[in-house]
Amino acid sequence: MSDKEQKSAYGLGRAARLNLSLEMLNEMANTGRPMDAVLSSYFRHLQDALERRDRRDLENRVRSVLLHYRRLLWWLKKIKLEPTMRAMLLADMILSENADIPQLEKLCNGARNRMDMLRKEEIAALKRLLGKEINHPDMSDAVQSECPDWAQAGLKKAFGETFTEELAALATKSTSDYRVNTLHTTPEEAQQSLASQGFKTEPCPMSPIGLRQSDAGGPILSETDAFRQGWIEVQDEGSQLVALFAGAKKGMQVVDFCAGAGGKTLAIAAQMQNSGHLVACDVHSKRLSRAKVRLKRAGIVNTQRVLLENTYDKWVKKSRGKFDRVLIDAPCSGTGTWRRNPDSKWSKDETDLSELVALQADIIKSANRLVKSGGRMIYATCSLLPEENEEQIENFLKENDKFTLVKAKTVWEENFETPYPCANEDYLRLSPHTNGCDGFFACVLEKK
Ligand SMILES: C[S@@+](CC[C@H](N)C(=O)[O-])C[C@H]1O[C@@H](n2cnc3c(N)ncnc32)[C@H](O)[C@@H]1O
Repeated sequence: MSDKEQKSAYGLGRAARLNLSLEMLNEMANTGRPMDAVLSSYFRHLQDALERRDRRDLENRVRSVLLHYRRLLWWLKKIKLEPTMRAMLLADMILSENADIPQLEKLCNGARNRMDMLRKEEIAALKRLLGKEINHPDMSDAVQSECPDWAQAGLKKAFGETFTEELAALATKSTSDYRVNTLHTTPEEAQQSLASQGFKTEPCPMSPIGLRQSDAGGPILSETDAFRQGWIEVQDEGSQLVALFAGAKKGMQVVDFCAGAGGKTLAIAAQMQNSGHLVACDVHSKRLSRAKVRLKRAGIVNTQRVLLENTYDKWVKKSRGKFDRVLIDAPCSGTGTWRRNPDSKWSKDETDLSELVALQADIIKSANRLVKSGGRMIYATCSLLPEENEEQIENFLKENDKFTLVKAKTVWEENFETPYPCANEDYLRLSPHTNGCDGFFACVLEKK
């Protein structure tokens, strides 16, 4: 279909939205592209044709299938329907929204921009789902909690008795959080400015520089003055806390070793009040380029970007022992961000996990050289798996007696006024169930 045809074709009625959701799900399944990338490319492409409610409905529908993925597979096996994205979408409409067969037949009528008509055998199988709920008592723990096999042992180890509650929280919708750029304004002023344009927020419970959207109505963020002026950035509260936990201060020498598009770099630069020297490194040039744009928009001038050729790039050797703080926000399996990226559960496997664990160990081994005597290395991930977190650190400490672990509780009390939010005093472990933000791990090692 041409762009023009597509744009004029979607009104967007319910049937067209359903068909579009299926296209997106199929694209994810066929290309392995993450949900947010597929959604944003469709939204960009169909810009004029989509209203806000269309976007919201499309996102909710795609997300719903991904959040119920393992249970839908279980049901499709039970009713002997081939596990295609089409079958999952239809089954989800019955199990999660109580849709009935006549409704589905109306939506899938084979017309232009509609899903193909229901086949006889599809109708017979789908009828068996009527009146059922998405959960079934015969489902195993892993199915019930939507936990992929590759992460199950690790998460059980991490959560123990609260595994079910933690996994349930990881399968809910995430909050929309924003970090206030304290170089330009205060949280109170940013909140007022947003509210004056109908964008309602409340202070985040833990981050002193965070605002949480309290009402989905109101204008789109990018249309608010606060966003246009660089007063606020989209950033989950957990991610803000990790950046502040690094404890960078005015005048320090700091490295953000896995800076990506600069989410934490921006927060750290503001924390340093634009003074001292902050180096944002990454091996991914496009991400660092995005960081450049964001740094400029936020009015940050103390930051240099360094594109690394690889983990052991010669810049690291040249810069050894120069930095007060080295943040490693390591590439990880992202189990803590499943609320935002439910597709990442199903696009990874054991091999990906072991490759990530090896890469993290290498990054720690290289980046620790940057820390000066008395300086600190902060290791963080947005994963909740012990093999990517505590076990990495324990292995590193066994071989490096120059570093000691500083209790996370102590570091928290140095940097925050709110009470320490975790049960474990050595390692900061945040999770949606316990803390209401994305799942993060962070700890601090000090060089003797
Ligand atoms: C968790 S993401 C960083 C997110 C970023 N800190 C933020 O807050 O927006 C991990 C980053 O590590 C980068 N990375 C992967 N391998 C690396 C390596 N060997 N050395 C440095 N960075 C690496 C990835 O390109 C990715 O941008």
